[in-house]
Amino acid sequence: MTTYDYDVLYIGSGHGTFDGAIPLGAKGVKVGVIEQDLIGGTCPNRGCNAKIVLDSPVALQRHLADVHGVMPGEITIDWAANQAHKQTVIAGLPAFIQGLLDDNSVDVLFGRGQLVDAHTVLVAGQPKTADKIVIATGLRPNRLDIPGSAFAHDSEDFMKLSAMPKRLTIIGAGYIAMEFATMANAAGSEVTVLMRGAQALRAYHQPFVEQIITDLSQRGVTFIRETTVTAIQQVADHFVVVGDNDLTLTSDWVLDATGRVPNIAALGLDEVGIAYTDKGIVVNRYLQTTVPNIYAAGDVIDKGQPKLTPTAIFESRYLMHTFSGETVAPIKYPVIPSVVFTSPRLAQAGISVAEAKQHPDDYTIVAHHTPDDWYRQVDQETIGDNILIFNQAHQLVGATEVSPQAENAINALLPAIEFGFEPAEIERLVYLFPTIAASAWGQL
Ligand SMILES: Cc1cc2nc3c(=O)[nH]c(=O)nc-3n(C[C@H](O)[C@H](O)[C@H](O)COP(=O)(O)OP(=O)(O)OC[C@H]3O[C@@H](n4cnc5c(N)ncnc54)[C@H](O)[C@@H]3O)c2cc1C
Ligand SMILES: NC(=O)c1ccc[n+]([C@@H]2O[C@H](COP(=O)([O-])OP(=O)(O)OC[C@H]3O[C@@H](n4cnc5c(N)ncnc54)[C@H](O)[C@@H]3O)[C@@H](O)[C@H]2O)c1
Repeated sequence: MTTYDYDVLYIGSGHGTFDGAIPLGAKGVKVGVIEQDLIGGTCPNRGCNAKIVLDSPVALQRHLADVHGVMPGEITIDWAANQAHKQTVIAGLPAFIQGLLDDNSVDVLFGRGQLVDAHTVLVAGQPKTADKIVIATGLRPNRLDIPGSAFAHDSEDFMKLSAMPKRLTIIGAGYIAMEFATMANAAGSEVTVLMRGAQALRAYHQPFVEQIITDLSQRGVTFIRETTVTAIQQVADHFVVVGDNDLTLTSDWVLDATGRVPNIAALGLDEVGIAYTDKGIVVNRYLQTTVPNIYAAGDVIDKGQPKLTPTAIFESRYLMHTFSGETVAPIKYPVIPSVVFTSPRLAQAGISVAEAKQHPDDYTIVAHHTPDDWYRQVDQETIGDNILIFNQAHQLVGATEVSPQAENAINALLPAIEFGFEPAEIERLVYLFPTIAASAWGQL
């Protein structure tokens, strides 16, 4: 019988890996994790955790503005202090996650991993063998292929800024563009968002997206639609962003927020025979690649589900159950919610409004203007709308909301969507009162 160094060897140490690798190690499976950078990957170090700390005073500033009559006085954000606080919150996360791996007998191997054959990965010049290999190498920022693209920065650079640039240009209109425009505007930057198309955040209900754009515009952000950036030039101590329709925009800092692409270059995929597309690695319903003992998890997969941390965690834990023999079933994704951390937030879960409108016989669409609810008046919410989608049996199948508390309202509704609660079951679930969960549930 062939003996390998590991039963399971992961390439990458993000949520696509560690949420499953830690319990797998605890079950006595021999596990190795290869990482070329910080343990924990994007989310703790360069994504969600770092971002939400920086956003905290931004959301609070907006909240205080809403209750201005009650708490008068202008609130400004000290970005250097915000930045320093972010570092104190996230700096210990790699060591914390490594501690969990160590405690569960998972070996951490530092270096770049490269597949040599179906059972061998080269790391720091050393071949390491495994019965099963999991590719969980995530995404990296896209860089525009235009003259001067090297003058632009990515989201990681933005989250390290200790002072906000006076004039900030953001190229793109997705998650990163909208969240970072919100933060930079609140911290005093003059922000311009350059949109290639007519729509931002295309996966979301467009009337709600437009409410966010209108609100940001009223607060001083400039949105320029249907503009293609053709070059970035350095002129003295600033930059000029050049585009079609005679665009010449002077800027102190340029953020390229045009998406993220799979981290698969020079990984040995072609050599080993693993199929992939420009969206990531191709997998079957068991998360197996075209080489059956090599699996993939997290953002690096070409998939229909949103490329988010909850998806990566679910996949990682699914593989843990597979590798430990606890299941032989294909992956069955739950309802995966998503949220854009603008102020107000935009969140959604389940069937979209567009899909419901295409099947009017199957679904009932119910809209609420949330500031009409007394509970939302507590915080003097001004922007707030949601749409709930019910099937014929009056089970909730989808929900979307734009409001300062949209993420918590959608979170509260998730059990009804995921488990298809009947009206009698909805009645049995009672939330603490008065809370946002009770307010959201009361709409069902
Ligand atoms: C700015 C930003 C904000 C975000 N905010 C949110 C949010 O609010 N909510 C949310 O749900 N999601 C958010 N995300 C997305 C979230 O971070 C990802 O979905 C999640 O990190 C995916 O985990 P993963 O393990 O698949 O990949 P990653 O976390 O990217 O981990 C991949 C790891 O693989 C390593 N690696 C790559 N190639 C190799 C190699 N050849 N050898 C060794 N190691 C390698 C990398 O160094 C990295 O550590 C955000 C992302 C960004 C960029
Ligand atoms: N709140 C969250 O959950 C959150 C926050 C930030 C990032 N993320 C994740 O990070 C990833 C990346 O986010 P993102 O905002 O970079 O990507 P995105 O895909 O959300 O947005 C990319 C934007 O760039 C535009 N674009 C693409 N190519 C372009 C080009 N050549 N010229 C001009 N514009 C172009 C697109 O039209 C789109 O507006 C996503 O997977 C997202 O799930 C999630």
